[in-house]
Amino acid sequence: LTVVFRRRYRSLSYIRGPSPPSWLFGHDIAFLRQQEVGEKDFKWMKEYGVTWRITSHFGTQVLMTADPKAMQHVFHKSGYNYVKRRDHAEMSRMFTGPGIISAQGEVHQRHRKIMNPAFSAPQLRTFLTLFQDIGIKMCDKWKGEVLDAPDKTVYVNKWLARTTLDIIGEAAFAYDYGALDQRNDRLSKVYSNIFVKTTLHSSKWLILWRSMWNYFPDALMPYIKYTPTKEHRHIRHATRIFQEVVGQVFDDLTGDVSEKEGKKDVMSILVKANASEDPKSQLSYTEMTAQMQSLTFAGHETTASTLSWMLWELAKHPDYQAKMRAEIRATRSAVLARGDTSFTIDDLDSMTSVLNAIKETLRFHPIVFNLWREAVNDDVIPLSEPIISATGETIHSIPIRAGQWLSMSICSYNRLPQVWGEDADSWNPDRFLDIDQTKQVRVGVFANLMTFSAGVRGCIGWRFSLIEMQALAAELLERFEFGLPKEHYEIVRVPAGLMIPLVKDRLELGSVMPLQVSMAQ
Ligand code: HEM
Repeated sequence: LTVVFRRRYRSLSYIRGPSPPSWLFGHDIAFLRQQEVGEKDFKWMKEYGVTWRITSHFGTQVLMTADPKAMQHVFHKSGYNYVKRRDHAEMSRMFTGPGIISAQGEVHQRHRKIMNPAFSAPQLRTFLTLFQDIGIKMCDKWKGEVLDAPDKTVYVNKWLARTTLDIIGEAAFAYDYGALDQRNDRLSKVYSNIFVKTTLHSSKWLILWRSMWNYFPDALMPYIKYTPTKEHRHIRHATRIFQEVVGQVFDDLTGDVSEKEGKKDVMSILVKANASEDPKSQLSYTEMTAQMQSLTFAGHETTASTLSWMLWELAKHPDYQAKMRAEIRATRSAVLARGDTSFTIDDLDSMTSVLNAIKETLRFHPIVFNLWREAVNDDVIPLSEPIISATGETIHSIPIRAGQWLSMSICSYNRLPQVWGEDADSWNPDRFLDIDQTKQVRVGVFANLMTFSAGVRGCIGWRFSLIEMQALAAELLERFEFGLPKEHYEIVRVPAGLMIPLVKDRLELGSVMPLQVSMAQ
């Protein structure tokens, strides 16, 4: 009944869109199993305009859009009116526990209020030295490998994931995961292929089962994690290892709150912020440990993947790579000339070609490529790009009923020629030299991109990640040159929860980004 009511009450039939291949699965299978991220979105956008209708399981209609004003409305202007779809929030809960990523509405607001102070700009600037030290440690490891075997093929994403795991461990809880030293490597191992093992190529029945969580009563939800599939077994295994590894760390952290004075890691600040809250709003022990899991989960593979996509692009664009290296070396000379050894934040910000390569990679390869939302209350969504209805009328805004599902196509917004220029389908960092962002509809938290999402649920770690990427890129490109390996690997951008790199027809390698790495001249 819920399903029939959901369909009838919220008909979007007047909006054009592709016909679903089946009533039972709608476009869910086609969408989740597309060969490459964006394959469906870009095709549909070309056919129907910037906003269109798709169908989910049981014939449920979904509004899909890449429209800048619609993005701005849903993410920036509507507070908590558009919440995460329940099955998506529940998947997050399985990976990260009852922390900030899975919380909804007022509970989320409570989490965010306590976590925000730890992510302020001045606080994050203090992590720069840590990012640089761990980045240099990774470079030293590579040097050992590359000196012995020039033009060595390196799975750069694996190394970057170890580096960012060590960084998040130290920055978030002053804890050494030992990932770069491949010591106590259980956690980095369990995380290393987690998206391949839990989300990639799920059977259509598992996809349908997960969709059905949207209709289950609350009382059943704690049990869905026991779903007897290899995917869910792996999630349970990863969670168990995580809890073993960090349980003790958290108990140490929560000792005497006065001891937290002067401590700069995220959790110490959080513990202090929590202790000073009204007891009714405080986060519980389980919620606090879930924040550790959330930060580890959201805060390492994301940054590592983005850097891997950037190095891949630089391997294909050697001239741009050389331009970045020259800029980094010129800045290093200036740093040494003034008597310093390391880059400051201002030095990093002054390296425009490095910054633009990061922006362009976030635009072109958004690892979170799509966000699903459900409307809490009736609303009207404005459009900046009007669309033509199924009966030929021009539509400037779309009425939304409570319970309506939306699929916000981040990857399509990031490719709109109206926003990014006619060459939006190519990787060209120099576009950021010319773009007049005052003429764009303001969305996102950084560079008018939707890659970190926006508004009350925008990425809390975007600034952390940006400084981390700037610092690591500078250390890496100063020392190493990146090229495509001699052996041909066809890299595909596969949707597996996050967008991950796979070598076509070589699934046995897991998620890898093979690049030829040599010492830079
Ligand atoms: C390139 C790197 C990153 C990208 C592209 C990225 C992207 C995103 C996106 C799109 C969301 C919203 C997800 C949703 O609404 O379902 C998000 C949320 C989040 N991110 Fe990031 N992220 C990155 C790095 C980081 C880092 C380094 C941290 C931690 C240090 C972090 C912590 C979080 C947390 C805790 C949330 C949940 C926020 C909330 O719901 O209030 N992220 N991120």
